[in-house]
Amino acid sequence: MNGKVKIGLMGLGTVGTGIVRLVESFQEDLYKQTDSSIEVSKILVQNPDKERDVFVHPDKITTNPDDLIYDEEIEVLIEVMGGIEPARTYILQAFEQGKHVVTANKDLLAAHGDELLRKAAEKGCDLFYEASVAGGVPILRTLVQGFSSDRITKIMGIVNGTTNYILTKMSQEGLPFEQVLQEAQDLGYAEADPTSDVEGLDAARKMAILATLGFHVGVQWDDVSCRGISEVTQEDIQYGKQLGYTMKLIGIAKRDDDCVEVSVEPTFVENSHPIANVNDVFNAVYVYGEAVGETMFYGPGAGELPTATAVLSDLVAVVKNIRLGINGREMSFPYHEKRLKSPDQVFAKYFIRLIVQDESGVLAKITQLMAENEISLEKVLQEPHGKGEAELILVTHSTSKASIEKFLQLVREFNIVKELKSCYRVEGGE
Ligand SMILES: NC(=O)C1=CN([C@@H]2O[C@H](COP(=O)(O)OP(=O)(O)OC[C@H]3O[C@@H](n4cnc5c(N)ncnc54)[C@H](OP(=O)(O)O)[C@@H]3O)[C@@H](O)[C@H]2O)C=CC1
Ligand SMILES: N[C@@H](CC=O)C(=O)O
Repeated sequence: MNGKVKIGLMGLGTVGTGIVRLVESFQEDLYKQTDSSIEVSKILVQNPDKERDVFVHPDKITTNPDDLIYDEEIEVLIEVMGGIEPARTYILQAFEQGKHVVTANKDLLAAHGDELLRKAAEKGCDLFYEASVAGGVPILRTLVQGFSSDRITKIMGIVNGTTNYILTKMSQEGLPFEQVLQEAQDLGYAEADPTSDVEGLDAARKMAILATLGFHVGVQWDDVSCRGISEVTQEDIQYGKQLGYTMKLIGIAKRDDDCVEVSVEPTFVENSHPIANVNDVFNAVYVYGEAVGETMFYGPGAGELPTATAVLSDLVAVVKNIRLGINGREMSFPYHEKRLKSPDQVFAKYFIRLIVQDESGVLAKITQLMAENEISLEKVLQEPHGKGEAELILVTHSTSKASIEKFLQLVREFNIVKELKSCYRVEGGE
């Protein structure tokens, strides 16, 4: 190495732009930390004629990936294009050429992480992906290094900035879903297809990565039980507020007796839990370790500079490894067998909202049905709904997912119940 490291940057959108800006403005600090001057020497884009938010010399821009992958002077490839293909192929080709890779691509890591990590290790290359989870919050290195001396049993997080932004604005300002989604897109928080944010897929991929690193179990994104926020209504949010809850899209990964559960779903969080106060684009990851107890990590979960700084922290690690000649040794592979919990092993409290006939004895009949399914009631709220009907909000004690699913099926068929409006998990009070 000659004190200069050349970077090939794949993608010049929100995150790529931030990387170019930070490499330029933090050049001196990067040099002092790595003993190397870092230069973004080529940039791959789709549309070379697009107007860019940052100045880059036109000679650096290319639409041909081979200009980066087969450039012998480029030692590190940063992939911030997104999507599975062609990103996967380009990264595998880069490893074949002995290049180290930094990526922010959780879709790719959650689907093909094992394949890519094994190829990197085989070729003696680094593959780091700190920015793929929780944007600017340095949670992955914290899990792998900071918790290496502990056994993690629970990870709970708000890991999608777009949906947290949407739910915060809906909840605090009463704004409609579509308007706030558009704002999140304009701010560069949302994915190219915001369905993956809104339907929880982006968070599911991040939870798969967190569970894999935290529990040393190879969790795939389709092992994650996933539900998004598109059905959450203003009424649900307001009823939750009356009961002391805040609506959040929560990812939960838990390990009990060597079985794991991983889920993402809209969840009512008790206002007393610190995660209830994580608002706007901010993310937070709560980690419970058997030895350390409760910890929480908080910061911006998306956006240009927060995400770029996470990418650059990986770049610094790669360049330090190049100087020490130890690339390809830091990767962590799962060493526990994957055993997923069945629905009768997954326990939580639930908020259930029903429209019922407003007549005497209704609540008793419903609680009887709950008891028959081993569910007990913690809280109840009843409001008139007009036309001889009432709105009934039930909050259960901790119960199994299997019992709740059975109860919801029976309650839909119960003649005193007009409509099952919603059902959400409740967290944070235990
Ligand atoms: N935005 C955020 O806050 C965060 C994003 N991420 C992840 O970072 C990655 C990038 O996200 P973001 O910057 O928002 O994405 P953008 O859509 O803003 O940018 C994507 C960039 O990649 C280029 N590109 C896309 N496909 C190709 C292709 N096939 N060949 C060449 N160039 C291509 C585009 O080119 P062109 O400009 O010419 O269209 C564009 O410059 C994604 O994996 C995302 O999930 C992670 C954390 C936060
Ligand atoms: N779309 C994602 C971007 C960061 O990963 C989000 O909103 O969190």
